[in-house]
Amino acid sequence: MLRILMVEDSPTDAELSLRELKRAGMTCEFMRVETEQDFRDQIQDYHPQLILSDYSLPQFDGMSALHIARELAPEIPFIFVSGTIGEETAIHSLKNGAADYIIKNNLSRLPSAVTSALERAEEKIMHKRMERELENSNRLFRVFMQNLPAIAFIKDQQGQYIFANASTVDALQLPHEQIIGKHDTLLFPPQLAQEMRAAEQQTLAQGEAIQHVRQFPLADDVKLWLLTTFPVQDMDGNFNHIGGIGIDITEQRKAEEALLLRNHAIEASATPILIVDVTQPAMPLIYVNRAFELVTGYSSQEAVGRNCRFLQGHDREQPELEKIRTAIRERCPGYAILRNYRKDGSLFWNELYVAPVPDPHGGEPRYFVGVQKDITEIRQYQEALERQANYDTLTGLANRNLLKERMQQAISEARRHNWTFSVAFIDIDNFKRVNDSMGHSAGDELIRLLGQRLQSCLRDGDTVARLGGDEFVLLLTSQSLDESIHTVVQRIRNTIINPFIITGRQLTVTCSIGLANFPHDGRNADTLLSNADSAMYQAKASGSNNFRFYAKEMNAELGHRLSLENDLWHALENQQLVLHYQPQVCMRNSQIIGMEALIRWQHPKLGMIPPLQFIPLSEDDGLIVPIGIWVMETAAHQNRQLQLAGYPPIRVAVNLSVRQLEQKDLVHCIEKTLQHSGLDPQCLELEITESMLMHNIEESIITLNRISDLGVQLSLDDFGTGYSSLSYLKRLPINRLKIDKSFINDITTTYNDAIIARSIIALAHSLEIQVIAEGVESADQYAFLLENGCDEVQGYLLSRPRPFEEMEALLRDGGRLLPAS
Ligand SMILES: Nc1nc2c(ncn2[C@@H]2O[C@@H]3COP(=O)(O)O[C@H]4[C@@H](O)[C@H](n5cnc6c(=O)[nH]c(N)nc65)O[C@@H]4COP(=O)(O)O[C@H]3[C@H]2O)c(=O)[nH]1
Repeated sequence: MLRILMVEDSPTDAELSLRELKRAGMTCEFMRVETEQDFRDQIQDYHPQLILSDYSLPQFDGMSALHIARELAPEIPFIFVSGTIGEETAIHSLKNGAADYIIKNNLSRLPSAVTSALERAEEKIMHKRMERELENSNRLFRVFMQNLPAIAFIKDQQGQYIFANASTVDALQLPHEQIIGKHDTLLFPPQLAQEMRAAEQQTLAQGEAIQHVRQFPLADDVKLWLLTTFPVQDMDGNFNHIGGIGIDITEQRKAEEALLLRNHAIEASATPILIVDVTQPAMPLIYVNRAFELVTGYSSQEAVGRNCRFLQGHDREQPELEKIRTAIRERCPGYAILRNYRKDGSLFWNELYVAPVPDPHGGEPRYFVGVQKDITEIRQYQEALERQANYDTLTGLANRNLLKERMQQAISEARRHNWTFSVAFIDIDNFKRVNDSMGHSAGDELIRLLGQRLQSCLRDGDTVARLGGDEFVLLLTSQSLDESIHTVVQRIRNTIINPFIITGRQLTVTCSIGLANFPHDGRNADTLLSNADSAMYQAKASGSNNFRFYAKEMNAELGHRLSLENDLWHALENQQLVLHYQPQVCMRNSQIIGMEALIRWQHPKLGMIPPLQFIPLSEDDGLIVPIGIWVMETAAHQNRQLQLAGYPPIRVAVNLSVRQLEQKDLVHCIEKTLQHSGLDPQCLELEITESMLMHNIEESIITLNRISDLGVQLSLDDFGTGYSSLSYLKRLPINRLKIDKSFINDITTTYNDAIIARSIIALAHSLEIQVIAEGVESADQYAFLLENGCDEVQGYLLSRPRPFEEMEALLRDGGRLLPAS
């Protein structure tokens, strides 16, 4: 229904107009007003869609109505329906916004005028709406663009900016007007401008958006922008403009690079690093770095997804693990030292630090980072240090430290249970000789093997310690009633005496053992050790391969021994050494045919000291070598002196020490002695003992042959007491065998000794070796030896060793010695 507001004073005219419209098929209604006020009111209240107005009214006029209508409702079509008003007025009214002008006489034109006015009004409204919409969208676009945090711009085909949003202005740090209408060449360095242009041309050519990252050097900074340039199609479908949107990715890129750097750093770190997701029930590893792979041998693929416990293997009962579990439970840092196992099963000590990774959103930490440190080497070093502090490196046995500790424990135990225990101090006899003759590595090997043997002699609770050099100590705490200390000592001696094979050579050694008992011989470790040491010295002094229990007087003896050792160094230069001679008599004619030179030490304070008290000392410290040379030279000179004095030539026998035998220049020394003295080599005899040869039999044989080649005689002393077989006897250039005093002692009372003495004589003779018996004290012994074909004899029965002058006196008296009957 078309609502019409009619400004008309004549109701009839109004009806006529309405009829005309209805006749044209329009459904309409109307409201008629005659005054301005009504007109104004009804425009507001009636909401007319069309205004038909008379030109002149009694209380109002059409032109005013037109003005009011334009003002209040410009969109409502306004048509004048009036009598004739003249052409000029009509044009004037149309100019002022009237849609048409109908003359009342010609109302038939009204419907078409109304239809056309309504259509135009409709068009106008539509147009207005479109304009508003466009304006709105323009406004929206601008607001949107101005508030866009990204830069946004539009350029024309030539690359001139036609739009730049606020972010672009900010980003370029230039006023808006300096951007609009400009090319990039005026805004950026040539290279960058060129790249931008190239990208834009590509965009236009391809007709699609492209993304590119550009670096923009600004006054105080360099920014990185991710640009999207896209072609903008105009209404005709042509790409005449280029749009661009850019976001500043400087910070993002920096963050990415920093993250990447951290990732690489973690990956490249030499320290194993791992990350665990502690919110999952299995707490799996979610990351391990390269160092982890290297240290554990597990690849990332093998490790990730598994709980760390695979690193403990079966070794799960580690108390330190609890520390890590607590740290994870309480979401706090933790530290533990764990035994971990590599993929190949080898152990490594892992010093593990764990710490929760703070949740970026402030929640419960989800991840734990673990930093491992392979401290196996440090651990091994510590263990090695501990071992070094407590164990002897060469033998792996306890050292003095650990021995003391064990002794302390043994003392406490013994006190508590009222027990006793023993300490055995063991020193290898003549160990220096092994070192000197075979070299230090052979000496070391001997010590090592000895250590093993000693260990094998003992029971579980006992300790073998090496104090250094060739000194061992046994702490014997596990003796029981069924085994006396004697048995243990015997076992040790038996074990040691078995030959060793060192560098392919057979070697036999003996040892001296000193024993001290707790609490009798000492109530603390130091005293016990020192007393066992004194006992050992005593055992050594009484000849090798011996053992002694500690006795109080030994300390005094030890002191004595030490001062003797000291004095001995001066004995030679102070001419305190002298030789005594003991005659050796031919049993066939009782004639003195030789004499044994026996050394004596005329100590200024202690008087005459027998050789057994100082020769072993001099052997220990090597002084025996110069002493031995002195003995040989003195004996040779004095013997030559006797011959020069006109006595029939006799032999002089000189004891050779094992150290001398091993002296490289021994043969040369003998030659020199013979040369200096002028003594016939046949008149010099060197006495060696069986045991001296045992260390190095092959070399000894070579040396003895060279001595024998000089014409010097050789005799084998102490025969029968050694451990070696007789088989090598044939190979030795020996002239004389000396039956040891120990056999002679009981030769007449003990059947065995008699048999041995007889066998020795028979054996020697079968090898064409002379036999001399030493230590003959009784006529019965003399008679036995005579009867059994012994060639020569020496002993107190005939003469004690005597000074040179007395020896000369014997010769002067005829040189015959008969056993006193
Ligand atoms: N009970 C008893 N003893 C008798 C009898 N006849 C001789 N003796 C002693 O027996 C020892 C014999 O010397 P040895 O077996 O070579 O034993 C010697 C020898 O091994 C060593 N010795 C002595 N002088 C030297 C020397 O110049 N150089 C070296 N290397 N050793 C020497 O000292 C050892 C002991 O020498 P000495 O005390 O002089 O003791 C000597 C001698 O005095 C006897 O009928 N009854």
